[in-house]
Amino acid sequence: MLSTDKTSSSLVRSIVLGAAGYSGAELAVILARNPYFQLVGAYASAGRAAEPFSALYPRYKQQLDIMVQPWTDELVAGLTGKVEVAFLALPHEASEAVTPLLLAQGIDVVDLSGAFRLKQSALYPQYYGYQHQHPELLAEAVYSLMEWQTEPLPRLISVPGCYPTACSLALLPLIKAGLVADGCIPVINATSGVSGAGRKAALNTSFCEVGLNAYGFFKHRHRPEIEQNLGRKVVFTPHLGNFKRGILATSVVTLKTGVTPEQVTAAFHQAYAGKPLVRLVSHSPNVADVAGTPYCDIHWQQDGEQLVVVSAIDNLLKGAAAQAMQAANVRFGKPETAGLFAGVAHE
Ligand SMILES: NC(=O)C1=CN([C@@H]2O[C@H](COP(=O)(O)OP(=O)(O)OC[C@H]3O[C@@H](n4cnc5c(N)ncnc54)[C@H](OP(=O)(O)O)[C@@H]3O)[C@@H](O)[C@H]2O)C=CC1
Ligand SMILES: CC(=O)N[C@@H](CCC(=O)OP(=O)(O)O)C(=O)O
Repeated sequence: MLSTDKTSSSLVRSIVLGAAGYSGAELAVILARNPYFQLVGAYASAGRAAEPFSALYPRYKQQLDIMVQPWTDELVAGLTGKVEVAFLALPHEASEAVTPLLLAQGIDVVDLSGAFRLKQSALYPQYYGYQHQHPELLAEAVYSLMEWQTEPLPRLISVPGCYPTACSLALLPLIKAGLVADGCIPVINATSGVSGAGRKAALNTSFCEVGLNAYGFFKHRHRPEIEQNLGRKVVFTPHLGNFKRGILATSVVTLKTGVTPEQVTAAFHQAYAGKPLVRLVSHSPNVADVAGTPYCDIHWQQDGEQLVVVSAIDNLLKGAAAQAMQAANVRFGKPETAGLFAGVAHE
């Protein structure tokens, strides 16, 4: 059931910035569904007139009619004491700019952008095209790949990128178990649906233009993020496919000599025992099976020292909004998967 009109005083009062966009809209729906959180505000850019969420996403008519308001930084002061957490589904630089303002007012931040994902500020000009203005916050932020998260979550949570989520979940069990050959550079090819590019109109992501193509060779901003997660160099090549939602990542590694299929199986099962959002599947994963769900499906095939791992997620859910909710649930001591099942903002 969706509601912004919940009354218990123990609810975590939340706002979404970027609620008109694809990942922010998913979050608004998830928060309205989450019995432990209350969506008290939804915002889009300053240039947009206020309008109901259900005018932007008509499937939510009579279900989620919260007004999406234009955001200006002057609003922050009025939120003090009324909002505990802000979810930011904004362009990277916009997230980076508003985060210190929110933190200063005692509002926690769960950021879906890449603004706080990399630990080295020096990588931002090269991979994001701008100089980071708040490098001190990079040390403060905790990167919330939740299945591998061990430290307590602080006031600033940086939600992993969509491609890095898919391939890091696929490869970390093998790397952490010490099964990958020294010197192996994993090769990762991953295809995203068009919603990965956001809701704004652009020629190269308009429906009639998209077929299937690779892009971002060697220089995509997710490359250093994946390398940070895995602790090794990778060759990462993203692709854009003509479907709406989902990412399929195919990751190829060379195993150490003598690694058996039983060791590989044990590594995956040990890594994801008790992790409700990772499904180890015996079939080749399909984006159609995870679209609209918070799951990551993982499958692998071994031929001697060669291992291919295929993983599939919904880029807007496990790759963005659902992972953000998962992290916030844990941060605020709520059940990890609260709010994550049933219904999406845009199919
Ligand atoms: N799409 C995806 O698969 C994923 C996206 N992300 C990240 O989430 C963030 C949002 O992505 P996505 O949902 O795709 O983007 P969209 O383009 O669909 O939405 C962006 C939202 O941000 C708002 N906005 C833009 N600039 C500002 C600003 N300066 N101040 C306030 N609001 C602003 C827009 O408002 P308006 O509508 O008025 O323009 C819109 O509501 C990005 O950082 C992206 O990297 C993370 C993982 C996956
Ligand atoms: C298809 C497409 O364009 N995908 C985006 C990645 C999705 C996204 O918004 O990136 P984050 O996960 O870092 O937030 C891209 O390649 O830039």
